Amino acid sequence: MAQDLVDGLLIKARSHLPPPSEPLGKLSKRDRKGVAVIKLKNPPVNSLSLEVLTEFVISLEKLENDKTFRGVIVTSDCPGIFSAGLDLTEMCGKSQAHYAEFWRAVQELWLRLYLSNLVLIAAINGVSPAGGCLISLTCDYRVLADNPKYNIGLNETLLGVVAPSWFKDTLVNTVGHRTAERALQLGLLFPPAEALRVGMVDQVVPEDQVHSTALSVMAQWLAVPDHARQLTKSLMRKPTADRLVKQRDADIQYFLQFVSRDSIQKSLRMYLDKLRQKKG
Ligand SMILES: CCC/C=C/C(=O)SCCNC(=O)CCNC(=O)[C@H](O)C(C)(C)COP(=O)([O-])OP(=O)([O-])OC[C@H]1O[C@@H](n2cnc3c(N)ncnc32)[C@H](O)[C@@H]1OP(=O)([O-])[O-]
Repeated sequence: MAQDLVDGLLIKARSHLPPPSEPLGKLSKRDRKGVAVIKLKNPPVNSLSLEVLTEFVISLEKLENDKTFRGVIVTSDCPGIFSAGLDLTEMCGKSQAHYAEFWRAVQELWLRLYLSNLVLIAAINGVSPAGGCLISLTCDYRVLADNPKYNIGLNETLLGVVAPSWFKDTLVNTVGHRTAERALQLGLLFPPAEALRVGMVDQVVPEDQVHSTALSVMAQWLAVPDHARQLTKSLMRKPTADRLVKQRDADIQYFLQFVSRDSIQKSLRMYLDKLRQKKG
């Protein structure tokens, strides 16, 4: 699975242009230059396992260091699913050392994405709960496919767990305090029209236009001089990221204590069982 997580540097240096089958809209080649596409590919549901998180960080790092890339479109290769969020099996019945390693990887991906110098556009082509939603919230702009099944939100409370403070901060910075408070407490998953209304996404478009719209939006963001845009992004985001950076170890300890509780393990197991039974 994970060796194919990212569609190529693009990433295999094959091409950083979208596949020829995808509509390119009105974009010129120049508009598309320097844009990579990261396609999450961890079937069946693009859950964010330790391996996926690690691959994602490595891919981002490569793109950040390759000065030919200025922007990345983050999307999914799994039909109908952007990402099911953190891999619940990584948080169930494992050792303390494993939980610590997993949580550090979650932190690392968030920090990399949230502070990336690249323009990140989320082309959300499927359902996007919890950690899946978080990934899209770290992007600079979100385009969601108009399909009533494609809910998006931080639904952690419905699993009996709590979105950590930096998940909460990311949502507050996107939709504002009141909307975030209600959405987090109720674990709301918003269908596209609602997600647009509350500002969880920036645009909702027909499913076959998600990629071309993301490319058009990218062209607009890339028209701004990099240094000015990057410093402005940092001005907006660094105070939030610094709060985690200053207490990463404490945040891991808190997660360890939390996830090791019998009651939390029980909730996670019940939730996983419910997902499995749904199929039967
Ligand atoms: C505490 C810190 C904060 C937490 C943050 C998080 O992100 S918490 C995460 C919060 N995330 C959520 O609440 C989302 C939970 N997932 C869903 O709601 C649905 O799976 C779906 C709507 C994404 C796709 O529906 P669909 O009908 O297309 O697919 P399906 O439902 O039939 O599943 C297929 C297989 O995938 C399995 N599996 C699924 N998700 C996960 C996962 N996260 N992990 C691992 N495995 C997962 C599922 O068990 C099944 O396995 P089986 O039986 O083949 O061994």
